[in-house]
Amino acid sequence: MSRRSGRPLVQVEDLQKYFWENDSILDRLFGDDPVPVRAVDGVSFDIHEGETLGLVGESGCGKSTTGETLLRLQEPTDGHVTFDGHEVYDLGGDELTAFRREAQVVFQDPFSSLDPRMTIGETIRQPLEVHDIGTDDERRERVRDLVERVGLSPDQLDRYPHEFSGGQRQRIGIARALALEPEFIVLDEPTSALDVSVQAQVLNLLDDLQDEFNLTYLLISHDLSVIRHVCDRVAVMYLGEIVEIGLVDELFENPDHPYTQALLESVPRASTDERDRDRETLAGDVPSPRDPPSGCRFRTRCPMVIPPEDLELEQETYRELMSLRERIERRDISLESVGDDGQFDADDGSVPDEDVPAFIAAVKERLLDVPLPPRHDAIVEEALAELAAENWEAAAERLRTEYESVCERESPDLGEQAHPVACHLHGTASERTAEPDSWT
Ligand SMILES: Nc1ncnc2c1ncn2[C@@H]1O[C@H](COP(=O)(O)OP(=O)(O)OP(=O)(O)O)[C@@H](O)[C@H]1O
Repeated sequence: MSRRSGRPLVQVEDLQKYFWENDSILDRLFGDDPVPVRAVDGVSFDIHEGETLGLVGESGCGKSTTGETLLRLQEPTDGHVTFDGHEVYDLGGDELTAFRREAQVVFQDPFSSLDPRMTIGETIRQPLEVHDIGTDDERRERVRDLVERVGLSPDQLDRYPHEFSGGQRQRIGIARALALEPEFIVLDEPTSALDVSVQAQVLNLLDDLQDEFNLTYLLISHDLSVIRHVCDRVAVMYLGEIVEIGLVDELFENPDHPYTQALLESVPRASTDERDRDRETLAGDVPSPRDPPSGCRFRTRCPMVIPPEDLELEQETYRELMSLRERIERRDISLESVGDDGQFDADDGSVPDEDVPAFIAAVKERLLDVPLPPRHDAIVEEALAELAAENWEAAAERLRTEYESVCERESPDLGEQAHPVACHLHGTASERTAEPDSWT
């Protein structure tokens, strides 16, 4: 159900949040420059009054940091957030207090987010006290209303969190978030710590409360079924960036970005055959946000990475060549373990001349599943000959010269069309014509 009004309540523009960590002993010894963790690296989106925007992506891609930074629970590195037309990072005094009332958060873990020493009555009443709202009687009345509204009994107000189940605790967390009558709530994985049977009940409660109180939600989740069930629109995040935004049905039916497609295909499946296919769809780990790949950040895992023109290679073959090159660039091949045990173990670390052909054959056997056309086979053999001599950079350079992709040279923009997608397969942002009624 779409509940969007025309009014953007929250506008996020080029938001950046870096964490600076340079505390290892080695860093200090060598005086290395600090390398930031680029948790959120220039994200822009709007959240419209009354809607639920989903924020989805693998663990570590920056979802929680986005939510916390836009609520100003973390200070941003750069960028802007406006709430109801006011610049959130400029707020002070009464305006900041008002923002803290109007924008709330519900965290994932109802076990650690409630103070074990406070009764649930005290927990829900606390925000009213902090903001000095109402008389004692009014607060008591409001707490009773809230606890009933989330499906618990006022008889339970004197109990402590450990006396409740996970689902009940999350209801208490929701009641506390509602105490100050907010307009906007960030729901950070609100059901992922709960049993599946309880998840739907909590999601339905959130849905009912949204209608009743005209709430606007940012729902953070790695669970696509939760997103599909609850959201009006969804933003897909990868390694600190948003790669696609769209209406939920459109995005689930017609995902444009290869990452979104891979995420949708990697939803757990029942049969073993299909599980094997899933693993291939989203292979490899998310690269480090300290050193994200150049160009499109998904290109190191993208099954559709774009070959140079006129290369005349199958997509799958090109992907394999790119993966081989990336492993060489990361020095992620153990030369000794390429062949049979100890086969290429040489005193100086490089492979003896007489073993180079066998070494090349063994690397190809191990790392390339598809046969290469002769011209490409020759290029790969030249690169692997450099590798046998431990010339890692020369090996990588040989492959780079032949196989460099636009995906690594240029960073794709999200664009401003109705269903924005940051992928070179869909042209540059300016090539994609802006359509009216944009909801970005
Ligand atoms: N306080 C911090 N200091 C240093 N790095 C941090 C800090 N908080 C988060 N990070 C890093 O920032 C990146 C994004 O983390 P974040 O928790 O926002 O991701 P996420 O998508 O919400 O993942 P998850 O679902 O696992 O929480 C990760 O690499 C994380 O390790």
